[in-house]
Amino acid sequence: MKNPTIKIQETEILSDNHYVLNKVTFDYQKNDNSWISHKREVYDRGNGAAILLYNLKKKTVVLTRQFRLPTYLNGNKSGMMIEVCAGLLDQDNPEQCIIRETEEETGYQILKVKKIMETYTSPGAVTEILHLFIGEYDDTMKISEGGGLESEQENIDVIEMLFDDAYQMISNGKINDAKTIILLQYGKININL
Ligand SMILES: Nc1nc2c(ncn2[C@@H]2O[C@H](COP(=O)(O)OP(=O)(O)O[C@H]3O[C@H](CO)[C@@H](O)[C@H](O)[C@@H]3O)[C@@H](O)[C@H]2O)c(=O)[nH]1
Ligand SMILES: [Mg+2]
Repeated sequence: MKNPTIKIQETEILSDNHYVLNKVTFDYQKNDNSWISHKREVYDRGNGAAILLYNLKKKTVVLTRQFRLPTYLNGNKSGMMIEVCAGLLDQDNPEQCIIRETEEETGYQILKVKKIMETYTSPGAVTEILHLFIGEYDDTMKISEGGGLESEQENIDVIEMLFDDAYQMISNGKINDAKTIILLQYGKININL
């Protein structure tokens, strides 16, 4: 059921060039039953999916490295980010999305994935729900270089490394992407890597 203490009054599109930035005016009923009006900017770029790709025998994971402009504009000197494979949902469901993204970005054709949780990535500002998966890969599943879609000018490096080395990179700050940290910590707790 919708929350009866919230009334959306107006949604104004501030920008809809690639994704959508809205300004939303809403009434909010406080604990003393009085109503107040709020305005909030909300960025809607759809939902996403991300996956920890791991190999139990080799005790490795497959990660990606790519330039991320927003981080470059906010303190990341090179702008390069090491992340788990991830992508935005197009028309497909989260499971189909992450299987497709895994092949496009890493070159591994995986068949089976396991959903472990959903998370809002930045609930004060962004609508996005991120669906988090884990999945096993091995060398026989590597069918292409990966690297992302030429048509979208993606330029992604594929990195295979020991799980322990990746985990260490959380402590030394070389991995500082939230979804990647969550999935590596999930791996540490739940998978024998
Ligand atoms: N032209 C244009 N292209 C854009 C714009 N913003 C993003 N793109 C392109 O849209 C594509 C999105 O690639 P995906 O692999 O589908 O998404 P992602 O960026 O990897 O998304 C993942 O990481 C995000 C950041 O952590 C997550 O927010 C997201 O849920 C997902 O996990 C990329 O080619 C990117 O360059 C834009 O403003 N203009
Ligand atoms: Mg991606």
